[in-house]
Amino acid sequence: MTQQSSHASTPSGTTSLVQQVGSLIRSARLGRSLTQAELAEQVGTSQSAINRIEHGSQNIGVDLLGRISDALGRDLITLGDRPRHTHLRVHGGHQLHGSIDVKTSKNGAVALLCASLINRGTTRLHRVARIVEVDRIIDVLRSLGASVVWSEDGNDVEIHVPADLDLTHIDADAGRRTRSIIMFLGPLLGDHDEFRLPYAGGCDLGERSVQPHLIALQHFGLAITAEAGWYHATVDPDVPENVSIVLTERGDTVTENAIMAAAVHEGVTVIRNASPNYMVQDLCFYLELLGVRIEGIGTTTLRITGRSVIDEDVDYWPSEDPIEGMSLLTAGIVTGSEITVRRVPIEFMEIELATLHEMGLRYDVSPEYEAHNGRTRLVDVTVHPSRLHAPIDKIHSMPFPGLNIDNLPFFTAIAACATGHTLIHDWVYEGRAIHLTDLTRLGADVRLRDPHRLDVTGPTHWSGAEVSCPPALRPAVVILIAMLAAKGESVLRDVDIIARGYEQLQERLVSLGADIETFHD
Ligand SMILES: CC(=O)N[C@H]1[C@@H](OP(=O)(O)OP(=O)(O)OC[C@H]2O[C@@H](n3ccc(=O)[nH]c3=O)[C@H](O)[C@@H]2O)O[C@H](CO)[C@@H](O)[C@@H]1O
Ligand SMILES: C=C(OP(=O)(O)O)C(=O)O
Repeated sequence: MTQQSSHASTPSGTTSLVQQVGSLIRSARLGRSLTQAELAEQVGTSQSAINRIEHGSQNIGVDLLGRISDALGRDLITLGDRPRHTHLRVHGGHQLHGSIDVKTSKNGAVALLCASLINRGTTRLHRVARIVEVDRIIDVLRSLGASVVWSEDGNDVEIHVPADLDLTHIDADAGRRTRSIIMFLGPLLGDHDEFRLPYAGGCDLGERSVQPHLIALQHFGLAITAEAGWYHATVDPDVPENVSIVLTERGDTVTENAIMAAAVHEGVTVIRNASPNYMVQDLCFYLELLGVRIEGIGTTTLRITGRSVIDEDVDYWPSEDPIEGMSLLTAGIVTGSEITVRRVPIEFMEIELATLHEMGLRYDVSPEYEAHNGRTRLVDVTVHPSRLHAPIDKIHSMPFPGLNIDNLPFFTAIAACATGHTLIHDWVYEGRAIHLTDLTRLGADVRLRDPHRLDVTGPTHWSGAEVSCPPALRPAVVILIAMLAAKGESVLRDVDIIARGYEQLQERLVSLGADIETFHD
């Protein structure tokens, strides 16, 4: 961020630069679990100055901003076009130990933040993951005029959406960096005849169509033209009371978009071939609190009775992330460790665990308990050091209730630890499997048969190496986890992408005994 002089509040009431810098500092500080007093001490100022800066009521000099950046290990300021690069140094080849809690999910959080747009009352989301993807959606919400405020402890976020959203100043830069921006379509079409959204972005995973979204939302009068990086949307308000949609793809975000459009449609919408996946369920539980009636949650047919005006003050606890659960379990498995991963949403991990069982993994599962949302079933999973062997059949993903596509990449590292040959089939993404061939740099025998299939032969004698972080979230984390198994020193370069979907992953792996250190150029 480049420094300019600025005032704490702008005439339009939107967030000023000083406030934005303040909230950036605050989230980075909370992300590092520092108190204001501790940060103040490190940078040589007073706690009250940090407090004023974080609340946007004090201008901040470039020197102090630089010191705060260093103390927080975050690039709050970059000069010219030379951003500071962050890398990880890993000393691997030893076991992990202890227990770790799974945090709430990226994919649930982004859907819920988008859905909060339909509520004129106050939405409070508790224990939201502090990740870059969430920040991006919050930036977009704020640019529309919504008030989005983190609680003092940095865990909860309170959203209040004004009656008149200003869509003309949408933060296109933040929007283009996330695919989830597409989920603004469903909430916005209830209230607006015409608007534009920046093209959806995200990880480098190959082609990802938005066509299913446009087809599904046509039922609610939406028509889209795409031009020069923007979707131009017009909405025909003449929508029949009863809407019936058959999705051509059982995608997660397309289902969520259709659900959100249905939630603000006064009438009954039936959605067939809906995804019943974890983030969709999270969204439905929240919408129920808003008074939207949803029958069939957890199945592929949803019947939704919407409300054109929603004005409720609600508290919702997003559920735990099965993908983070799989990531942490993988760290234990590939290092041959005994660790306990707590708060695993078992409904969304059953096939993964059954597959691991088939590969010889020994693990224990605790009795089930309820998540804070009162709906999701959680368990604690303890993995034990095991002699793994390749499964007889290929490992592939399927829409829920199949093995989750975002969990599939972790099986590449696990298969590399297993004796024998495993075929990993990612039919979903054109470009994700290729990133996993970087595991060969650490000694694994991983070959790309075609863009969708990997042949993995194990066991691997992992050895440390330097690898550039792939531009895709899950493969990046798979490489990092494999480095924990690799004897000697490894370096993973340019790791910013990991913070898109994981909160303090390095620090949390260190709490399990991993030897990982962050450094900058
Ligand atoms: C914010 C969010 O929630 N992101 C998740 C969501 O993205 P999202 O729902 O946006 O996923 P996409 O719609 O891009 O689907 C992923 C790919 O699968 C293909 N496809 C999907 C369903 C289907 O029945 N047939 C089919 O071919 C799509 O064409 C696309 O190429 O779902 C993906 C697939 O579970 C996950 O990887 C993402 O983490
Ligand atoms: C592909 C992913 O997410 P997104 O849809 O946000 O790109 C992911 O979480 O691995």
